[in-house]
Amino acid sequence: MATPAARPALSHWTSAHSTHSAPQTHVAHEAASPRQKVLFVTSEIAGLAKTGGLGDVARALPTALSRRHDVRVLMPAYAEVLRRAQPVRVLGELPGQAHIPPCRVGRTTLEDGLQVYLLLCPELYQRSGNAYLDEHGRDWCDNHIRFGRLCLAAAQLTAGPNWLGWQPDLLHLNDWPSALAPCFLSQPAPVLLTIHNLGYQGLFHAASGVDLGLDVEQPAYQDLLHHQSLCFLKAGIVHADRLSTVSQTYAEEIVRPGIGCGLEEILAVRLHEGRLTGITNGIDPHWDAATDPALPGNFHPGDWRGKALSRRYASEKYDVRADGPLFVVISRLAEQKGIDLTEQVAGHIVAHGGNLVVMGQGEPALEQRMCQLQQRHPAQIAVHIGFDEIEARRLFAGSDFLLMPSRYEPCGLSQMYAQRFASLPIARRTGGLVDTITDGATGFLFDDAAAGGYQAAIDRAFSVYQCPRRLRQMRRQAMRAPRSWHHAAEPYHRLYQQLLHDYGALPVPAARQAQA
Ligand SMILES: Nc1ncnc2c1ncn2[C@@H]1O[C@H](COP(=O)(O)OP(=O)(O)O[C@H]2O[C@H](CO)[C@@H](O)[C@H](O)[C@H]2O)[C@@H](O)[C@H]1O
Repeated sequence: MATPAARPALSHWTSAHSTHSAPQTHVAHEAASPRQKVLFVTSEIAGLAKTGGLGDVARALPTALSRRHDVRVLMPAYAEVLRRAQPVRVLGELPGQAHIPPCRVGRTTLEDGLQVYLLLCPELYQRSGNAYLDEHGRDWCDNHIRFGRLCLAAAQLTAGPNWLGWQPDLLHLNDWPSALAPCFLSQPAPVLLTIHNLGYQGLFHAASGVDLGLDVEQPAYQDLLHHQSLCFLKAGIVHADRLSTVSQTYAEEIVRPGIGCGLEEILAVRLHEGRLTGITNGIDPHWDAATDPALPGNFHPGDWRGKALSRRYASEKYDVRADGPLFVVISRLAEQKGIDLTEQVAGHIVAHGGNLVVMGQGEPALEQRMCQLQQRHPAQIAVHIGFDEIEARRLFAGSDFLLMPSRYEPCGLSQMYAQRFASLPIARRTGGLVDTITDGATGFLFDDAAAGGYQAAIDRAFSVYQCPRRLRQMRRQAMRAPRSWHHAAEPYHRLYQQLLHDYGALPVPAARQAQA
C-alpha cells in the first residue's frame, strides 16, 4: 500500500473540549498478503436488520469481495440485530466524544463466515422501531448522535486498537449514516464512499456538530453544511478519496440538477477529478427459482410448473383472482418509488382483467392511499402493509409483472429479483433501471413520470401476456439477465486497487486544499 502522504489529518476539526482519545496503537500489517483489509461500514445488513436495498448490498457485496480481500463489516447493534446475531463476543471499548457516548464493540460471524463488528451502545440502538425511525415512523431525534457514533467508531477502528488485532487498509463507507467518518480520522486512511441513494442525506441542525465534537467555528466546517444544515452525505462526498454510485447511469445523472438533489455541483467536481465511478449492483446468487426453498414450487425455463404453483399460491394468499395477469409492487412506500403513479394506473389494470398485489411500508400517507385502493377494487387488488422477505420472494415468483415506476432509481434490486424469478419489470427509464432492463426483451421501460407512458407500457405487457410463446421467451431472457455479485464485485476490487495505489500520490482535492 502506498504511504499516505499528501492527505491532511482532519483531527483539527475536533473541538478543544472533546473527550476524544482514539486508540493510536498500530497492529503490524501482514506484509506478504495481497489481501487488503477492508472495513465495510453500513447502517443495515440483510439477515440482521434490513429496511431496503442497502441491507442486501451490505450482505452480498462484502461476501463476494471476501474471495479477494479480508472484508469485515461494522454496524450498530440494534435490538433486532442482537436477537438474530448470536453469539456476540465482546472485544473492547471505544471512547466517546462530546455527546457521543462510549460504546463496546462485539463480533459475530455470519453463517458464511463473514465477520461483523457490532457497536454495542444500548442507549442509542436498543429501541423499538427500525434503524432510522421510531415506532410511529418518525426519525429518531438523536439520529445525528446515533450515526455520529457509527462514524466515530469507524474512524477509531481504522486506527487499529490493540484489542482488535486488526487494522483496516481502507474504509468503505455506505450512504449518509457512515459518511461523516472521514471527519473523525485522527490520521489519514484511504476512504471510498458508495452512494446508494442521494435522496437521503442525513441533514441536521447546523449546530449539531457541537454534539459530535466537531469544531463548528472552523471555516472548514462550512464544507459540511448544505442549505444551512449539517449534511453527513456532503461531508463524505467532499472528504472521501473516491466515490461510487450503484449504477453507471445514476453516476451520470447525479451531476445534473434534479437527480443530484442539490449536491450536483460538488459531485460534478468529483467526477471531473476522476473520483466518481458508477458500478451497477449485482444480486446474491441465492436468488435462484430452481432451488429457493421459500417458493411454493421451484421452476426453470424447461419446467414452468413451479411458477404456476407460485401464481396459485399468490391468488389464494392475497385473495385476488386466479385468472388474468398478476402485477406486484414490492417496495418501500416512498415518493421516490412513484407509488402515486401506480395508484393512477391501478384502475386501468383492473379494467383490463389484471390483478395487483402491493407489499410495502413507508410514508403513512402512501400506506393509507394504497389501503384505499384495495377498498375500491377488493376482488383484484390486495395491499399488505409490512415488510416480509419470504413473502416478497413468493410474490416475485408468483407474479407476471413487477411495477417500478420510480421517479429516480440509483440502481434498484427488486427489478433484478423479479427478472430472476421470471416476473417482467415495468419500469421508468431512469438510473440503474436503464442499465438492468432491456426494453421489450427483459422488461418494459417508459420515459416520463406520468400515467400516460406508464399505462402504454402496461398495455404492452398485457399484449405479451396474451401471447404465451412471446411471454416464455421474455421470461427466459429476463431470468438470465441479472449479474450475480461474483461478477459485479470485480469493479470494486479494481477500485480498491486504484484507491490504494493512488493514495498519497494524487493532488489533494480542491475542497481539502481550501480547509488545509
Ligand atoms: N415490504 C417489503 N417486504 C419485503 N421486502 C421488501 C419490501 N419493500 C422492499 N423490499 C425489498 O427491499 C429491497 C429494495 O431494494 P431496492 O434496491 O429496490 O430499493 P431501495 O430504494 O431500498 O435501495 C437503495 O439502495 C439500493 C442498493 O444499492 C439501490 O439499488 C436502490 O436504487 C436505492 O434506492 C429489495 O430487496 C426488496 O425486495
